[in-house]
Parts: sequence; C-alpha cells; structure tokens
Amino acid sequence: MIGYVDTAPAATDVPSLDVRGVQYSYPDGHVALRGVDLTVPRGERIALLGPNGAGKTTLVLHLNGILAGGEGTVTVGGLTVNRDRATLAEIRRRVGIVFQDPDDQLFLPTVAEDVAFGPANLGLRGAELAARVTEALDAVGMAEHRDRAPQHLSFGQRRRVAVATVLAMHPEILVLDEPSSNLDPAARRELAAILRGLPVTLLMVTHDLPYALELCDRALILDAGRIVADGPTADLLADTTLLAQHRLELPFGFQVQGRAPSYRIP
Ligand SMILES: Nc1ncnc2c1ncn2[C@@H]1O[C@H](COP(=O)(O)OP(=O)(O)OP(=O)(O)O)[C@@H](O)[C@H]1O
Repeated sequence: MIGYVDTAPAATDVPSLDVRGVQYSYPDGHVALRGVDLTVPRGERIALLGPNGAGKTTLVLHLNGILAGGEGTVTVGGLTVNRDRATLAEIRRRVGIVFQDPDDQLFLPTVAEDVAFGPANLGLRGAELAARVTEALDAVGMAEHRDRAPQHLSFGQRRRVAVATVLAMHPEILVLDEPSSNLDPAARRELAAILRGLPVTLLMVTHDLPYALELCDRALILDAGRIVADGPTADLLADTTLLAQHRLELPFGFQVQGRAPSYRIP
C-alpha cells in the first residue's frame, strides 16, 4: 500500500495513545466521562462502540485537546496533551480526525488544494508538499480526481478525500467517526480495503458492528462514560447479553463466532 515515512518522533514501543483516568463534565454539569483508561499500541485498529450518549464523541474530542479541563491525561505517541500552543499544534497533527460529514473538512476549490491545506499550514512547500498530496490521494485511490471540485464528487469519494486530508499530515493515529455511514455496499467495502492497508493506528467510532468486526481486531464498549468491555471484537460481538446490556445490536441473522467471554471488564 502506501509507503510514507512517519515524521512523528515516537519510538515504536511507545503506544500511539495512552488515556489515563480521564473524567469530564460539560459546563452545564453533565458528566460525560467517568474515568477512562485506554492504551492503544502503534498500528492497532480499534473500534469504539457504545449507545447514543455513551461519551464516544467526548472521548474523541479529548484526544486532540478540543476538550480538556477535566481530570486525567491523554498522551499521543509519548506527547501529553496540554494547553501549550506548540504542543497542541503537534498533538493536532498527530491525531487526525475524520468527521462523519466530509463536507465539514472540504472547503477549497479542488481536491488537491484541500489535501494540501494541512501540510501547507505546517510549512511544507514545493516538491515536498506536492509529494504529500500525491501520496495521500494515492493512498485513498483518488489521485485521478485531484483537480476536481470536492462538491462534484460522490459522498463516498468525498469521504475518501476527507481521509486523505488527514493522512497528508502523517498522523500518529487516525480517528474515524462513523466511516461507513451513508456509503453504498461497494463504497463501504472499498473504504474498508483502504483503511486496512493504511500504516497508521486507527480508532473507529461506529454503530456498524459488522464493519467494526471486519476492520478491527479489538473493540471497546463505552457506556455512561465508562469502558465496560475491552477485548477481541469477535468475542465482544458474540456475547449477545453484553450487547443487549449496552443497546448494541447486530443486523438480523448476523452470526459471530467468538470465545465469549474472553474480554476484559475493567
Ligand atoms: N455540549 C454539551 N453540553 C452538555 N452535555 C453534553 C454536551 N455534549 C454532549 N453532552 C452529553 O454528554 C454525554 C456524552 O455525549 P457524546 O456526544 O460524547 O456521546 P456519544 O457516545 O458520542 O453519542 P452518539 O452515539 O449519540 O454520537 C451525553 O449524555 C450528552 O448529552
């Protein structure tokens, strides 16, 4: 697949993500995270599952410092999130978030300009910048569309470009919010093949349990601000009692062979 060299200084034995004791209440007093601990080794693909309101988005927004101020620490590739501007800028390069709606991320006249935007802000210019754009678009199979207007692309194509805008930053960890939503079956399968081939750590927030199973060896269930299960995705999804307790449902007739219960209940 793609052969880019990660510019992040982190050593391979440093986890991509280490979350320790994160608790967070919104300003209105609503408690969204009640002590989350999580370590994600480099290169792992992990699914973050949980019912509506569980705290998944709140947790994701802590990973790049959009939300902070509660208790606990978040460390990305060995660098701890804090309020220092330079640190925050580097954290935001390391944690690439692909939002559910690609139109939140695409706003320039052409695909190539959208993909160049982030690395240009990092100071890249000329051949180096061009190489970043080409590499990221190649990674998502969108090189031939580089000069097109994003608004003229299909939804699935726009989602791939949104992934490329983040890959162009050479992130330590790629976070995807509902990557399979609104994709037709072929686009869903194609995106899975792309994601499987990317040399990054991947955290995928999804309600699409078969997609989680297809892409992620490990899954977490977050509910009411706590991680309630952490283990092999197949094992979690094979436990129908666990799924029901946390309002998770497999599609009708979908069977999972797992070794329930082999997962960890923290
Ligand atoms: N800005 C806010 N102010 C107050 N409470 C909030 C705010 N944003 C979210 N919450 C609350 O925090 C809790 C966690 O919300 P969050 O959006 O993280 O859940 P989620 O797991 O991402 O849900 P979904 O699957 O519906 O996207 C919910 O109870 C929600 O009502």
